[in-house]
Amino acid sequence: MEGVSKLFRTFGKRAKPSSTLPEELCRRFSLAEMKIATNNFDDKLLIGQGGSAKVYKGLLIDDCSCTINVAIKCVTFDWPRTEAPLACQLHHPNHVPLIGYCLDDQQMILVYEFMVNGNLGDHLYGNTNHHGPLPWKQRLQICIEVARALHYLHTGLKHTIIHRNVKPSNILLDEKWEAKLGDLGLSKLGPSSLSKALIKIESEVVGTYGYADPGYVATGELTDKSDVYSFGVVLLEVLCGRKAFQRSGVEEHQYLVDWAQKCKREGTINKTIDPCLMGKIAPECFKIYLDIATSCVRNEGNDRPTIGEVEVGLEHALQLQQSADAERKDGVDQYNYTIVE
Ligand SMILES: Nc1ncnc2c1ncn2[C@@H]1O[C@H](COP(=O)(O)OP(=O)(O)OP(=O)(O)O)[C@@H](O)[C@H]1O
Repeated sequence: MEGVSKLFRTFGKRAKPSSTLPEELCRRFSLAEMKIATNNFDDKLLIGQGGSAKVYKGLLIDDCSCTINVAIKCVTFDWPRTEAPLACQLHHPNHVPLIGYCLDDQQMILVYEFMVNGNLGDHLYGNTNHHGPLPWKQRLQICIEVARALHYLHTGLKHTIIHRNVKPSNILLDEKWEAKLGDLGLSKLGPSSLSKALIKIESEVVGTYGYADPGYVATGELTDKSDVYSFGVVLLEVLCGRKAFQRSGVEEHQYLVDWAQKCKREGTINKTIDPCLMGKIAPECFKIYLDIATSCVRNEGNDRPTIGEVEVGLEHALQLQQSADAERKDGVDQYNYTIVE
């Protein structure tokens, strides 16, 4: 389970649970059903615990009397109740489908489809015993799918949604290893997505250390480019196999973004590649991917690409990798490259 370090969060007043939840859009469960599904919230079924919720693996019986695995997310009482109303309106293959919810005096619970292959962070940092390291093309495909999920949030709905918590533990993988973006708990509804006006929302600063857009942290001004920044950090993690933020000494903190930018400046960026990917990335693919990742984490939001541009760039990077692999001579299974900066 990933240690969560939120920046800081502003809690609303301890409100009575609202009844404006979408019963017509997804199923409402009783607390008794949730208790049965989780064996009375048995700790043995706990998958993980974030800053706002405990997530259990649960079992439900569907309409055809078949059992289905679900992820049951028990949200802290004080937490803003925006996740269910937003999640039930999403219809996109790269978002974790919400099955239903349970609203009780004591508890707000969300029921999601269970993602059998866990989260991206577990696979990048070897927290799972079941699989070896993710191959490069699979990592690229996952990134493309996450970019599509974000593109949908930013432009595919009536109103722009800014996710605000893009990070590997919120990128889940289904049985076909398809990526699904989860956890809309911190998401913020923006202006109409058709509006040409600049998306800028004054907002209390929330997010996770190492992923939050520095401009947003400094000013509280949230834009779609804040998600682009966080996604850029994820792209660097995928390439380097290193966490966004780590303590290197008692007082010393190291941010992946600073380190990657320094290595890029010094021309040593090829040394940052995850050791298990060495020689596997075609140079032309590497160049494009690195350009995308570093442009996403530029300091100024205006200098960052839109998520749509990122999506197209990543698709291009994957095509270049596939062509290079197809042209590679038999028997040669490593790319040799010196990176020219
Ligand atoms: N639908 C799901 N299927 C499988 N695992 C899930 C599902 N939803 C969440 N999880 C896992 O449950 C754990 C806790 O998730 P949660 O979103 O509450 O916290 P987090 O992402 O670790 O931190 P944060 O509170 O900052 O988002 C994570 O490991 C996450 O990958």
